[in-house]
Amino acid sequence: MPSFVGAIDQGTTSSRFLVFNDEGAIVASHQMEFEQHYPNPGWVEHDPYDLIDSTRTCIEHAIRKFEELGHSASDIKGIGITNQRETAVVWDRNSGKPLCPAIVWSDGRTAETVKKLASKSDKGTEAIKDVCGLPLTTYFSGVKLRWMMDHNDQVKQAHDEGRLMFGTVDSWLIYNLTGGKDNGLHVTDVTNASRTMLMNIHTLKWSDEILEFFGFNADILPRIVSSSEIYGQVQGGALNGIPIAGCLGDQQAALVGQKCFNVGDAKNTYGTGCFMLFNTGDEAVISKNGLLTTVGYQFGDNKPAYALEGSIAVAGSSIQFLRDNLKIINSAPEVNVLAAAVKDTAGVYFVTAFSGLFAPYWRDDARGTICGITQFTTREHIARATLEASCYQTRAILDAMNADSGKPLKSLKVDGGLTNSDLCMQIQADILGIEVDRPRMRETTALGSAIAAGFAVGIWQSFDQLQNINSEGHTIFKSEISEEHRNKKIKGWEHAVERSFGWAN
Ligand SMILES: Nc1ncnc2c1ncn2[C@@H]1O[C@H](COP(=O)(O)OP(=O)(O)O)[C@@H](O)[C@H]1O
Ligand SMILES: O=P(O)(O)OC[C@H](O)CO
Repeated sequence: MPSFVGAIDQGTTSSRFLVFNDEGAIVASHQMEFEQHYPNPGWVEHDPYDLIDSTRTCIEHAIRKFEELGHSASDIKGIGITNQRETAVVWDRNSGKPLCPAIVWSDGRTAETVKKLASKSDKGTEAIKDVCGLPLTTYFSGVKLRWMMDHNDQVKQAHDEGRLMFGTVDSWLIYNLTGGKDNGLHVTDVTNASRTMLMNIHTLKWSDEILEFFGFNADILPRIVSSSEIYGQVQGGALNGIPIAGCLGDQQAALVGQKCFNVGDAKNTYGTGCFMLFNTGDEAVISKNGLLTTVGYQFGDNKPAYALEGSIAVAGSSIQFLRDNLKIINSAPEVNVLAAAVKDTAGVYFVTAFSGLFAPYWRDDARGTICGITQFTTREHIARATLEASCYQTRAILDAMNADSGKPLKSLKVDGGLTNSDLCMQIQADILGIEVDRPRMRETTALGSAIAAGFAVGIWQSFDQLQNINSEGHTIFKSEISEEHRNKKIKGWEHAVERSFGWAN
């Protein structure tokens, strides 16, 4: 009897449900996009109901396809959850209903909140970094929750009356899938908790000191659990009764899905944003070069693996910007046709800092900037400069990572939607000067959460058993430009980045 494991992947722009067999191959899947809300410049919101409803729809459709293949939903031994991280959701304990839209991780509205919090300490934005591993920026959930409390009376009142439930997207999904207001679980896994700023990165417990710093009561918080254990069972729908047995933030899930289990292993995932994680083992390394310290994964009672992370806010979303805002392409893959029509950008750089720049720059006052335009410039050059933007930012992060770790990477494992672009991956290898290694099966985020669930329900017992999973058919991209040419291009990028600073007011 083959064993199957399911994976919910609730990303920034789409939700998915996939069923994997015990060899890590996809047997059935369904994906759907949901609406993004941009109510003000720099703001990004999701309707919390869209997150759970699109997830449920994907489950129903994928299970139907699975059953059409002659299987039964009960052949699925467990499901894992992976999710867009940091996005903050608040709901009412009595009604189970959201109290306001979810503030999405890339939303930059909290710049003033950051300033206010930073002024409480003479360490400024580094105020609580030693405890939680993260600098104070607009990115993390704790700052978003503080903004909600300061700007929404309903949220503040619910907090003060003990009715407020706070969570990242994993918590919101698990709560609803396990019964919602009728005894739904209020939990979060340790990787998601490490993105809130509220957890002590060393003890893996909520920090009283930080809760006091932010002014939050502890009763609003979910219980922290490991990334791989049975949390509870799905109530209702096609997966009724099936254990939820794995949970990881999407970037940590990709680290697991790419089998980066050894110190020094790294991966870079190009989705809506782009995130490089470097496994540092059981040591929580605090970066000196603008990287974040995060929990990579923790399986059951085992020691956690930590990671250094370089986060880029805008990657695939810049392609959507060309499609939806500038309307110079009709679909994402078309960007490659345009970009391939020119041999270079003719000196154009596009710093895609739509809501500031994340690692390693951390400038919330930066805004999108296109430099070097001449009368010669065409939409083909802009398309190519858009692809290059993610690649230059990845280069800046790789340099920071090499400096922090002292062990320069020789090859970078990649995945995510934008890695479907061969051209983008070739440009990436050119700009990095090291090999870029792309697997054939690129749903590594979902695979990572399936692996976590599979361990908890006994499908796999050791990392060695995963060796053959997704190991065939990799494409290796190698640099085709000289070191001199590369350095010249990078200098131009750095010049353009400086020009993007100071536009937000
Ligand atoms: N062939 C392609 N060429 C370029 N970009 C692509 C291609 N296919 C998908 N993308 C980009 O990948 C992104 C989606 O990646 P995905 O990993 O699904 O993201 P997320 O998990 O954040 O929702 C989209 O922003 C889209 O622009
Ligand atoms: O939606 P993605 O795949 O770009 O991932 C979003 C990240 O989790 C944000 O930190």
